[in-house]
Amino acid sequence: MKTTPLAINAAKLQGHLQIPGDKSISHRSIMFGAIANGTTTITNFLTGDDCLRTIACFRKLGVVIEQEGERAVVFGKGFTGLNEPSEVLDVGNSGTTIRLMLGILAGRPFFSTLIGDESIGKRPMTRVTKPLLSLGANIDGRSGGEYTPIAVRGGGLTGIEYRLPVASAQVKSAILLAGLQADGETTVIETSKTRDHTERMIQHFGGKLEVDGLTIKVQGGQPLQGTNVEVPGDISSAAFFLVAGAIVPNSEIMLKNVGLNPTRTGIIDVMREMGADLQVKNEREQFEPVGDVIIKTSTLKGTTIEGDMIPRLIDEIPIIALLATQAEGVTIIKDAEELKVKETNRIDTVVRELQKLGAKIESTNDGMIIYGKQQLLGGTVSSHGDHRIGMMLAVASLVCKEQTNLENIEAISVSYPNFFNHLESLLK
Ligand SMILES: O=C(O)C1=C[C@@H](OP(=O)(O)O)[C@@H](O)[C@H](O)C1
Ligand SMILES: C=C(OP(=O)(O)O)C(=O)O
Repeated sequence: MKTTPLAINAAKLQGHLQIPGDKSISHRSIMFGAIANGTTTITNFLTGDDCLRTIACFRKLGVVIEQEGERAVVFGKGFTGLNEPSEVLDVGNSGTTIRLMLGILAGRPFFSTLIGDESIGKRPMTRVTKPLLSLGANIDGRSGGEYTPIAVRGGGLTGIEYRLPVASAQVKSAILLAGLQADGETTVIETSKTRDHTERMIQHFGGKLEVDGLTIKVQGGQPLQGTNVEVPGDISSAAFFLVAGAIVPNSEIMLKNVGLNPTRTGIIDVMREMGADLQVKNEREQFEPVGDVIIKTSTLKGTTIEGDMIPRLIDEIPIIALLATQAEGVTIIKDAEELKVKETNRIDTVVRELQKLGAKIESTNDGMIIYGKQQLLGGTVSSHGDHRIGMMLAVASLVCKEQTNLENIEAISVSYPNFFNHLESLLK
């Protein structure tokens, strides 16, 4: 297996970064642009592989999309403008693409099939296909609809009331996207508040919805109107540099244009709780709340992360685990079983790869326990094809005593194609 040597023992990180567009919002801006009537212009679009897959899938459904770098223009013709694809829709590595598209395709009266890569082939889909079947769609897939390939013949939907069995924005979004095409009202009740980008998008595109605590109601048959979307920077990408700045000595980094939607800012709350020297400046609205975040080298202490906090930082847990190795005392992460069904089983891969670097960390049924503060040594580690594990290990190497080599570095392009350029620009 080919490995790539990573930077070691960084003396300091200094400078500023313009954080690339949010992945969740980039996907949704293409999808809503496609199902709305009229033109949608998107700026600061994320050019990671996952979002490019979403564009490719909608082009196969007949939607005209122009994309050049971070600007994309979608020429939507409403839900009825989507056509039966003559080819299979391949979502690559992207869980968000397949789960949200299933919600859209569930309402379309034509046949479509969806596949993805090896990792997608192991991720559970009945959490989405089951409620879509109760709305009235015909959907089937391998192992009783649990895995790809999945085939859909949609149309003829009627609204339902559905209590989510897991805290998942992807499941919530799939049901709302199907609900927009159903007869009558669709109600989704969440277990914990998850990212609300879909709810905000529906309203931004001129649709109506009611949110009351954990209950969301949407009426079917509403027309959506194309609009402009300026995508905020992705806090999940910024997270790698927030942690790098906190753990590398003599560091000060300004991360500009970071999305600060409260359903996503768990990492900021947890880092502050752990004692991080973190400031938020220049808060403003740019489609969603955004601001600039300044992080300096910090003296950190362990904490417990659990319950409703988990969905607010679910994708940041790998990098928070690294942060905890550099904090005094014990950090406990609980209620995070969902990590087992991401691009990899992120409980296992985080624990195994950080152990290879010399960390004291153990897995539990629903999370992990990390003992700090630990000098990391270095070694040969792997992303296991998981972008967030790859970036976490690249940040870990900055505080390792010896050389670290990373297998399968390519995975990082899924969500942060410029990651290494950005890192190099801070290494002075
Ligand atoms: O809706 C979204 O854009 C996402 C929701 C989360 O997944 P789940 O809904 O499976 O928790 C998250 O992990 C993923 O990176 C993006
Ligand atoms: C889980 C992730 O994405 P997805 O579910 O879209 O593959 C992620 O980006 O960490």
